[in-house]
Amino acid sequence: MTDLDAFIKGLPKAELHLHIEGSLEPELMFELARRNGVAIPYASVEDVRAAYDFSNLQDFLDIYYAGASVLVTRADFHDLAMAYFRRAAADGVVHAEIMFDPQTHTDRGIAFEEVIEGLLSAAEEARETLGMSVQLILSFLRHLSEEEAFATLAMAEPWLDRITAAGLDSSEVGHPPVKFAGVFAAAREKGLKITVHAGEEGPPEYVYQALDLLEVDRIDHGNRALEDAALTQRLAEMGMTLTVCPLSNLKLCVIDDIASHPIDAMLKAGLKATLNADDPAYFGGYIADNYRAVVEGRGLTRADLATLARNSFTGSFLPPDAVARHLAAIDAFLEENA
Ligand SMILES: Nc1ncnc2[nH]cnc12
Ligand SMILES: [Zn+2]
Repeated sequence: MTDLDAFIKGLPKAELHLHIEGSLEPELMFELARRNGVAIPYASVEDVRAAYDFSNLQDFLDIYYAGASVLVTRADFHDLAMAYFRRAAADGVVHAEIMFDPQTHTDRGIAFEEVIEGLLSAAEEARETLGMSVQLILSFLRHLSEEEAFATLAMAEPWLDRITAAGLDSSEVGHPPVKFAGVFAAAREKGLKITVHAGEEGPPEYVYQALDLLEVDRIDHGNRALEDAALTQRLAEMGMTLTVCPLSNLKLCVIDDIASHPIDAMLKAGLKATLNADDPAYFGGYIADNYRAVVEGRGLTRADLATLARNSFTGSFLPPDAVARHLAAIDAFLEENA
């Protein structure tokens, strides 16, 4: 391992933008397909990887939803999540806030209970065996209706004390935050935090809507906010956390190459950016790969990486005492590695 790798992996960090369905590695996809007798349109693991050549978000989403069809039982969701937790722990993740898309499963006849119980039991195992804390973000699919999002929130009702936040993902353009103003107001009433994808492919206007109409606690991606100086300044002044995903941006052609990623522009503008993997099985890297990519592509320093790791805790939904504990662990790590 290089010095830089050891530094990145040793730096305590939280992952705030991770779709658990997007952590389904091809090997596990094949194993679950066999276990459940589900047909998949690939002959081999290499065949699957070759299909992961996307030119935009929708290209990816079509393959991502098809891949999720191998997830059937609560054991499948447990195994999927444990594989991610182990991999994330190896990258120095000590706290993970993972998104899941219930509608991807309930719309093909899988009970909500199977999904959530599998994820909750894995979260418990991660706590016990890896010392990692985990929170769940229930994400609504924005290409579906607000009525369907309300039905999903109703399904989740018995588990709301074990769900931290509500999220919004899937096809962004044409499905602005305003479409979901009612369901996010209801989610907030029920005590959930709110984090939505905005400004990944969608315009700055969608980020304004996320702030003004959904009153979000966090923005997922937010890249296109940089096109609007007043918006950038507002996000910086309010200390809004952005969950930025460099390798995702590259694979989905939000940027042309990693050397043109705006992560340093974000930090320079005073934005509270964090680094995350988004859908690591599809985008060719976990969180440490994203940290390394911005060092290699944009020349970020170790001090910048420490800032990004600090932001991951101050931008998390953890209580203040836990945040303070993690920040102290970063300080101790930096002291040991000065
Ligand atoms: N990057 C992304 N953007 C929107 N929806 C998603 N679902 C999974 N990954 C996503
Ligand atoms: Zn995402």
